[in-house]
Amino acid sequence: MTAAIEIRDVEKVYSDGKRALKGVSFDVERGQIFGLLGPNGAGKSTLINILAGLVNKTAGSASIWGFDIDDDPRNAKRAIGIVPQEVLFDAFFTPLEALELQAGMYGVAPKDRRSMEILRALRLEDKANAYARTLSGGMKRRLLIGKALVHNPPILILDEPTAGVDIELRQQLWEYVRQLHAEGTTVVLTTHYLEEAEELCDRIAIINHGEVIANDRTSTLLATAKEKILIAVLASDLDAVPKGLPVLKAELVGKRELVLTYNRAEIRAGQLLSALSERGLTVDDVSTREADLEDVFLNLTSAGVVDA
Ligand SMILES: Nc1ncnc2c1ncn2[C@@H]1O[C@H](COP(=O)(O)OP(=O)(O)OP(=O)(O)O)[C@@H](O)[C@H]1O
Repeated sequence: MTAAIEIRDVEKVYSDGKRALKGVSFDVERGQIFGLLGPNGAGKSTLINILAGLVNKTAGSASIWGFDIDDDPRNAKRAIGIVPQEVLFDAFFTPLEALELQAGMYGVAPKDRRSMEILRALRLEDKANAYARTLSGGMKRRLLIGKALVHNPPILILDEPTAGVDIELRQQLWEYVRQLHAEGTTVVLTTHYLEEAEELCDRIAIINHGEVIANDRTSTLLATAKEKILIAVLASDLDAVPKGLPVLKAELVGKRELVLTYNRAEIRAGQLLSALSERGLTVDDVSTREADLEDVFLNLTSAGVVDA
């Protein structure tokens, strides 16, 4: 079985000479929730717009659900639903009309349309006949997802699905993405929120300056982080961070909390506690934290691994 999306050596040079993609290759397997991460301007939107048929690539190839985007653009397009970043609607259509129109644009026969079913799944059935301009920001975002689903695509691509969205709505959108995934939809999302990627994605590709600099299972990426953090609450006040601890970084929070970042390949938490005790410090409480995706991301994108 072919991958859901195959991207091979894709390059994009814009007309002003900007090289936005410099030979990008990766696969998204069927049934995954795949995260496409990268700093601003890394090339994520360019790549998604190429898949959507909105931007022409300069070189390379891509296929969606086995359909080459150049040889069979019609079928390739029908295999994806794209939820754009911006919330743009015609304010005079109701959600039901908006979905019906979109279905018409995809050539979905009236008997095969499931607009009300989609509105129900997105908890918008009460608003089916309200003007779009009367919807809240969160409802508009959900309607955008609905519009991407009218032709029942096997792949859903969400471009920054929760940018500028409050925590409650973010949780609701995540829940819905999980539900779609559980029902068999392959999901690709771009995000700035590393927490979002860590929470949702099985696999993550990181793009920086138009190149893929990491592409791995989320758990594997997290395991590459060398750093670990130990937080020690001391029994008495300190005025300054003790000198000479075998750590990468030491911070004093207030007078009693020492936050120590260390290389877990070189030292263990027990050795750090001994080092504190040797300096006459009594530890009342201790906890450790694994590095998170943010640490991995910063290491990869800022440590000169790749530059412009
Ligand atoms: N139409 C265009 N003409 C020229 N350069 C462009 C055009 N669109 C994007 N770029 C440039 O290409 C690079 C990649 O942009 P792109 O929008 O793909 O990045 P991104 O990773 O999606 O960023 P963001 O997260 O900010 O949307 C940037 O340097 C951008 O300025």
